[in-house]
Formats: sequence, C-alpha cells, structure tokens
Amino acid sequence: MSTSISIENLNVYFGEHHDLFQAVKNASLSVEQGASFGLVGESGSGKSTILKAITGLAPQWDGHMAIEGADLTHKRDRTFYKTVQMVFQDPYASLHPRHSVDQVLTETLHLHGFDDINNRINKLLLDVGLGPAFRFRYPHQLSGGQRQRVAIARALAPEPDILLLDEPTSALDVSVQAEILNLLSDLRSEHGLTYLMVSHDLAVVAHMCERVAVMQNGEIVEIIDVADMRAGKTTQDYTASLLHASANRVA
Ligand SMILES: Nc1ncnc2c1ncn2[C@@H]1O[C@H](COP(=O)(O)OP(=O)(O)OP(=O)(O)O)[C@@H](O)[C@H]1O
Repeated sequence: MSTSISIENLNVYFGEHHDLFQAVKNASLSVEQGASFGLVGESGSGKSTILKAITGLAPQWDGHMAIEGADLTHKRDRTFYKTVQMVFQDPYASLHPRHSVDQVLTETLHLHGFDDINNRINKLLLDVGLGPAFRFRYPHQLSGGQRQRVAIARALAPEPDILLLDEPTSALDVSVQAEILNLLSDLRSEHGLTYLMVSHDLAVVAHMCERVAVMQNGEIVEIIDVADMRAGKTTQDYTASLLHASANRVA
C-alpha cells in the first residue's frame, strides 16, 4: 500500500512580523492510499489549517508535504487539483448562487479537459444520489443536503484520488448528516478514494475514519487507531477528555 498524503514537521503561520501567529506546530502524519484519516480537536486547534496548507491556502509554511510521493512546493499545479479536491462545511457558501448545478459541473469538467460533459454530468448526479431532475436547479432550489451532494459531485468531477473534507456535515441537520456520511463512505469504496477529514465531532470521525490525529493548540498530541480510541486505549489526557465529552456517541 503506498502513501497518499505525507506531512512531516509542518509549521504553518498567519500574519507577519510582531503579529505572526503559529497555527500548526511541528505536525507529522501519513495517510495510506484508500484510507480515511481524521483530524479532531477543539475549535482553533489547527485542523483546518492543515488542509489549507495542503491546498495552498495557507502560504506561510515550512516542513515537508508530499502527495502520492510528489513533494509539495509553494505552488500548486493543475495535476495537484486533479488529484486533490476539497469539500467544505457550508455548501451554500461554496456554490455560486446564480450558477445552476449544470453550470457548476460543466465548468469544472471543462476546466479539467473532459469533453463527454453530458454523460459525465448524468453519471456524477447518479453517483451522489441526485437524479437528472436536479441538473438545472439553482442552489436556492436545493435543500442543504442536496447542495452538499452537488458540492461532492463537483469534487468528484476531476476524478481525484484524494478528498479533503472540512467538517462536511456540520452545517446539516442530524438526519441529513448521516445520509451524507454514508454517501461519502460508499463513494470511498466505489472510487478507491483517500480521505483526510476534519471534524470537531469525535462520533463523526469514529464513524468515518480508521485512524485519527488529535490536535491541541496547533500540535498533534496523539495519532491513534479508531478501534483503540473506541476502546479508550488513549495515552493522552486530552484525548480522554474529548472522548469523555462525547461519551456514548463514539461507542
Ligand atoms: N487566515 C487566517 N489568518 C489568521 N489566523 C488564522 C487564519 N486561519 C486560521 N487562523 C487561526 O489559526 C488557528 C487555527 O485555526 P483552524 O481554522 O485551523 O482551527 P480548527 O481547529 O479548524 O477550528 P474550527 O474547528 O473552529 O474550524 C486559529 O487560532 C485561527 O484563528
């Protein structure tokens, strides 16, 4: 099994001079191809910043990052965005209000050089559990869950290997959350995808991931198998306190 995402001694900074703030401190993790890896921790612990560093949205970093064996520099090229796609928390914010589902998917498919657009759009909509009737709708004509399905379809359009998932269900109702999580699980098996998923919700990560990095104040305090986490086999008080806080929901 090869390594999909490798991060070694990553430091990420925001601001400048006397306002310089280090959001991620000396973080290292590795995600195998086809695995689902979670980043958990309280608000502000640096989870999303790790995803931002990978995608180039946090330009001040040092350390070492590699995707499928290729070192990341401070520039991201077309190949990167074909290999790595992102799904955000708020599908309403990430979809243009005046672009129909058809436009969103057509634009993405064009950008990545596909020409059999019609077939691909129909297939993508089916993949995410939306029928052809949704193709010409606009974001305001979709429910929150349907909008997130469109955002997932857009992420799948370039046929990526890796999805970075930033709280992909936290803006949704609980019943819809489960549907989207199940969809993401199914898509991972069907497409052999690798996931790096941020969540503040241990129960979500326990459901979706095999391995988890626990973050506190910008540092990874522990990397633990979900099975061990469920069994309470943590060596860290901080992980134990997170587990305690989400008691009953992780088991
Ligand atoms: N663009 C930015 N400019 C300055 N500071 C930032 C920026 N983005 C994030 N930060 C800071 O970096 C720290 C880590 O933020 P990050 O978004 O990674 O946390 P998180 O663990 O994902 O939190 P949450 O669960 O609330 O999303 C926070 O203190 C945040 O204020």
